[in-house]
Amino acid sequence: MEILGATAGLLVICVLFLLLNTIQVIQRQGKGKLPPGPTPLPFLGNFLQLKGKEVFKSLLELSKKYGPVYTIHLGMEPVVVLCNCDIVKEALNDNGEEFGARGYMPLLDKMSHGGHGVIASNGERWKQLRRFSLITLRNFGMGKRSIEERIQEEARFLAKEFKNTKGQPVDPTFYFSKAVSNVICSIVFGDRFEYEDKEYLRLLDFLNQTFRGVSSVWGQLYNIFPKVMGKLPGPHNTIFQSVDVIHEFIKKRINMHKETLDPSSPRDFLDCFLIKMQQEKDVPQTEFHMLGAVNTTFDLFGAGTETVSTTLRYGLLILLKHPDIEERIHKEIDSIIGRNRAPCIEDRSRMPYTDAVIHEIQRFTDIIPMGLPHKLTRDIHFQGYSIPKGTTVYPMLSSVLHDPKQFKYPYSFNPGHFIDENGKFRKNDGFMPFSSAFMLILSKKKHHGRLPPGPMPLPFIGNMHQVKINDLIKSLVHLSKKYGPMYTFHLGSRPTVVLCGYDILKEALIDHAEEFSGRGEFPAVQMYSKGNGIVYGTGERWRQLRRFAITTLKNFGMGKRSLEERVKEEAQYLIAEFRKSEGKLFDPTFGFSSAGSNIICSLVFGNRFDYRDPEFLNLLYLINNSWHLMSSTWGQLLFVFPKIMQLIPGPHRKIYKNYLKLGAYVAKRLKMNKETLDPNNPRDFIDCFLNKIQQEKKHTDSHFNYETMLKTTVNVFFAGTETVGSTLRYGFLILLKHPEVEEKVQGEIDKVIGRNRNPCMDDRSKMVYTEAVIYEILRFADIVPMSVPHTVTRDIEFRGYTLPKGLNIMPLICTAQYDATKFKNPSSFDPAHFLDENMEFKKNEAFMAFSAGKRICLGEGLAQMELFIFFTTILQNFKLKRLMDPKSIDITPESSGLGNIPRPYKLCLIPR
Ligand code: HEM
Repeated sequence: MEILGATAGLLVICVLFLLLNTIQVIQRQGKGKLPPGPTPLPFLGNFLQLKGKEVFKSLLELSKKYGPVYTIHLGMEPVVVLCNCDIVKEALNDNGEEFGARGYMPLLDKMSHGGHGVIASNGERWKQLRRFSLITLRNFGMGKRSIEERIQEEARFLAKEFKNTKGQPVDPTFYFSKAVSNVICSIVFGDRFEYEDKEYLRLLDFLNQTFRGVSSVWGQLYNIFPKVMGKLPGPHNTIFQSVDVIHEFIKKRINMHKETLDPSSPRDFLDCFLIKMQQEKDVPQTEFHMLGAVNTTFDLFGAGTETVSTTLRYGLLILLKHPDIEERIHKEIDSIIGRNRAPCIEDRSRMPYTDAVIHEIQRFTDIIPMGLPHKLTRDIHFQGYSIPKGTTVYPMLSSVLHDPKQFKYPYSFNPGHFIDENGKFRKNDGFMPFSSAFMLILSKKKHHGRLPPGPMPLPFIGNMHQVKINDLIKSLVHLSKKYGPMYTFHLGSRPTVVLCGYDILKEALIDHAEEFSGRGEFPAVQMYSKGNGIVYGTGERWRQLRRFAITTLKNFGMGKRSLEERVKEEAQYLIAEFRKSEGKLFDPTFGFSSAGSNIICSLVFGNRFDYRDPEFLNLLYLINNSWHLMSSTWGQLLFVFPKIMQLIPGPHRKIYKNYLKLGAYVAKRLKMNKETLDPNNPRDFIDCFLNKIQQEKKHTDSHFNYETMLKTTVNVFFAGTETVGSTLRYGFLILLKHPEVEEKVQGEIDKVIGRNRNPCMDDRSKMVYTEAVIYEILRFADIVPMSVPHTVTRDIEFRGYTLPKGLNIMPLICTAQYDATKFKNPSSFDPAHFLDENMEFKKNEAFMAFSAGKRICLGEGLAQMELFIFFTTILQNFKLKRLMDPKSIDITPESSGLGNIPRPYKLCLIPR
């Protein structure tokens, strides 16, 4: 009776327990409309449907019945499984923000002491550690010894180690992990280990055990039933013991680093972490503490070792099975690298077959088939379901890598998946291998960095209510009085970091030239260029085009007719044109821009134009009109709200139309050049570009093609026309207001050049005052006051903030040019700003009319030459007649946007 009673009691408890579990499962499901899936059992969930050793295969199998998005219960936990390329991409790429967090995985949680380190963490902790790790790794890679060098060195050690086996059969497992791990060790700990080092071998053994343990049935069981398994003995416990040993090793290393740390000269990742710990020691919620250091180092060490070495091991096994593939790789190595030098990463683009095999190995081996769990950061409607915040999501990388829509033979090893019909390497959208598991976490999640403070933005309009749209620059400068030299300003919804004042501009554009060299958003021109020219090119394309343009323009300047000759000749045409005014008032706008433009035309198209040529005048009008519109209120509105403004009628739409017309003209010239090209005798910039396209035809990474030729030519034509024309126009308006300056320049001309010969560049060094006047005109007129927007090319720590790659930067170069700490009286026109006490020419570092750093104006040298020769030639030949009191002349700009536009005026020139 007693036994019966006890059994009945136990039964009741069990039924109650199961009931409770069932209620919990139902409650969890009720939170949203989760995708369907197999019916879970109380407590066990869908455990019985999963084959212990190959959980991922069971999950793929289930997707055949339940579709590419379904719910499975791991124990009582509902988990959404994503099972093909399109769905995984839609989740991780298109909805990266929502699907971005790390899901709960009991093993990972315990191994990371409750979510420390990069892999297991979330929220602010994850952000801080991820950003720090990325930046530090990248900096070490770019430092004295690049990551490539470290890998090459390690590859040499590995090859030597294999040679020592003298052709005897060996298990390559530890050979690979020793080499791969050493690359990480050299970055993280500052040195590599000898392959015989006992401590190192023990460490790798523990790492291998950890990795195997995580992938074993026991590891899976722990993930599904952590509470129960945590109390049971079994092999899963060795995972934690192995992790403890590795953690101890890392702690020891950290302590050794502490003892020898020199904060001014960090040697490796750990040193940088220690410095950061020191810097943040008083920050209450910092993630930079011992636990963070140990776990982050463990993540890099573990993830960086096992993933790559397993892929290598698997790769060799595949080659053993496919001797034909090995043979083709050998042939490619012999023809591209040969046997006398070490392979380098540049060889890769010339070895499409090997590159394809390596990609195919990664695809086929599929070493982290289930990915790592993600977690929803907010409720989301996805594929017709509403999945609540906090749900764990498994992006099944295996289903992506074996998606038949992406790969013709998903379950065969076939390098053809990555080769096109011409034998070139072909990217494949379904390629999301081991990097997706680790790197995806590191790279796909968008983050907005830790930006400097700034005015509070409103939805949609951002900070536009805090500025005058018709005087954007002044408003931005004004805001810096409150928020300091660097602050965040929202152009609509786009955060933009504004830089104000010489010091910070120098620190960004010059000291961090590489990082700040990206091109930011500038919709007016971007719409036309689409990233194809120099002005709007980025990365390798921009580098190739800029290098080519600089060299070609220089070569033309050094060829049969030097640049100087071209400028001097043009100056005479200009004088002849101005003489036609016979001392009467006339508008010099088109005269100045014709002269500036003709220099560019002679370089780019091989000829100059007559000043009355209607086609030429129409081109000048298109450029001048666009420049004015970009600097108008309409232009500013387009700058701030590009998407909306493109739909709204208004004068700003003419900018794009003007560009199309300019482009059509340039296209006509390209065609003419092509038809008459003699490759041995290039006549101009376009001929050189055509030759270059031909020469680089076989290079897959070349950026020389028709589109880039068209856009680059338009860029140079536009940038070289209006800028010089505007500066001349502004300059003569300033001279009208300052007769004393005109007089002194003419005195210097008479003394150095006289009246009987034409000015030349040799005169410049002897004409200190004139030189100072031209610099001061460039400074005061400040014709491109906010430069052209930049972006940062990679995440960067800057003045205590983290600026994420791609962030828009507005370098207000006007604030350097008007910086009161650098110029005595910045708001006045005063050539003394460029003269020292001995009346010698004095450079000023805050002069940034042409901007600074890697994006500095490409035409600065040419522009300086044009300005000197045009100014001196005009003032040698004419005197300015003033028909009004100079004091009443207003030399403030009529409008400020992309350009500072001088007020319209007429000139009266009297021959001297
Ligand atoms: C007074 C005359 C000129 C001034 C004040 C001026 C100013 C500037 C400024 C401020 C920039 C933006 C730099 C940046 O992004 O930070 C720029 C870019 C540029 N300028 Fe000039 N410029 C002048 C003349 C010229 C001339 C004559 C040419 C013709 C060769 C030219 C070609 C370019 C090009 C191609 C760029 C884009 C460079 C790039 O993105 O890498 N400029 N200029």
